[in-house]
Amino acid sequence: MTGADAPAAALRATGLGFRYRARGGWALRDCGFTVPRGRITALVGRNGAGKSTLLHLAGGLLRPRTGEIRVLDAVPGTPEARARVALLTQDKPLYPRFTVADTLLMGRRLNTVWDQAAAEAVVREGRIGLGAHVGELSPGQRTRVALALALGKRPELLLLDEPMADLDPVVRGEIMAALMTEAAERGTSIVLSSHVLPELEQTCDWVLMLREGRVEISEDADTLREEHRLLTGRADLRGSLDGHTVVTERTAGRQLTALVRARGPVDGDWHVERPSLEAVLVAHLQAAGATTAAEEAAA
Ligand SMILES: Nc1ncnc2c1ncn2[C@@H]1O[C@H](COP(=O)(O)OP(=O)(O)OP(=O)(O)O)[C@@H](O)[C@H]1O
Repeated sequence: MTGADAPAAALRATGLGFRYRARGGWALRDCGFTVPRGRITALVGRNGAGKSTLLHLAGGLLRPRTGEIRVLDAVPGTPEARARVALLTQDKPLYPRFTVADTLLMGRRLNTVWDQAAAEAVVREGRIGLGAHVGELSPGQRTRVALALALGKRPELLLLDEPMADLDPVVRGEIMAALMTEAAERGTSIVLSSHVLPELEQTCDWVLMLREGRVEISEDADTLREEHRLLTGRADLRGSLDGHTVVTERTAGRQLTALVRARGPVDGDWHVERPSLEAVLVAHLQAAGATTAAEEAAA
């Protein structure tokens, strides 16, 4: 399907590559994926996998070296994309001398669409006064103000680069709930990079996993859950796993435990469990690390 027939995508990339210096290594390499609209996407990957780079490309702060990326079918950084997409980066650039009210006024002036009530609600829920100076806020409070700026835009696509890193657990829960409400009520597409997998399990319905700058997984979260099995059985049953994808396996004495992506029914006398999404993601992240170590040893 192409053109008008294509289902609307929140994020789409083909042959996307980026490196920070002309002769440096590739932070992203030959990435192709489609994230449908209306999803809450977990963007996961080990440190240095390329998550921030991808979000910066999607937000129009960087330009691809190869291939292309589209946000809501628009070129990142163009006026059309800027009006419809909000990006919250880790450094959250805010003016420390501005009050919170000044900051929201700036949001109102810079954006063609602006919902003051929505922005103020995010700030108020954090018990932050509109007269407080941004420079005097804690990092977590500043995150909330930055999120208020992003949500005040009423974006159709919200890109969040590890937004929760400096928030306490109660506030993390509140912010996640606010994001879920935003997505449910307005159909906002959200792409959220994070290392906190249990949080993602409860909120995300699409998974985009990067591994050393390449796309490892771009899939529906329920499909991932349903197709993986945690198998425990005798080690000599290992041969029955041929034809399935063994993501991780561990042998202790005569017992084998394997997390498998099953292609159809698995033969053999296995004890079978359905793993959580978190367990599936951890296994894939572990597998990525194990392969890297093996490749380094072979080099
Ligand atoms: N400003 C930069 N200059 C040069 N290289 C960079 C720069 N920022 C990132 N990189 C490199 O690009 C690669 C991808 O980094 P990126 O920050 O996108 O990964 P990440 O998945 O967000 O990592 P983390 O989970 O640690 O935040 C890494 O190899 C990193 O060293």
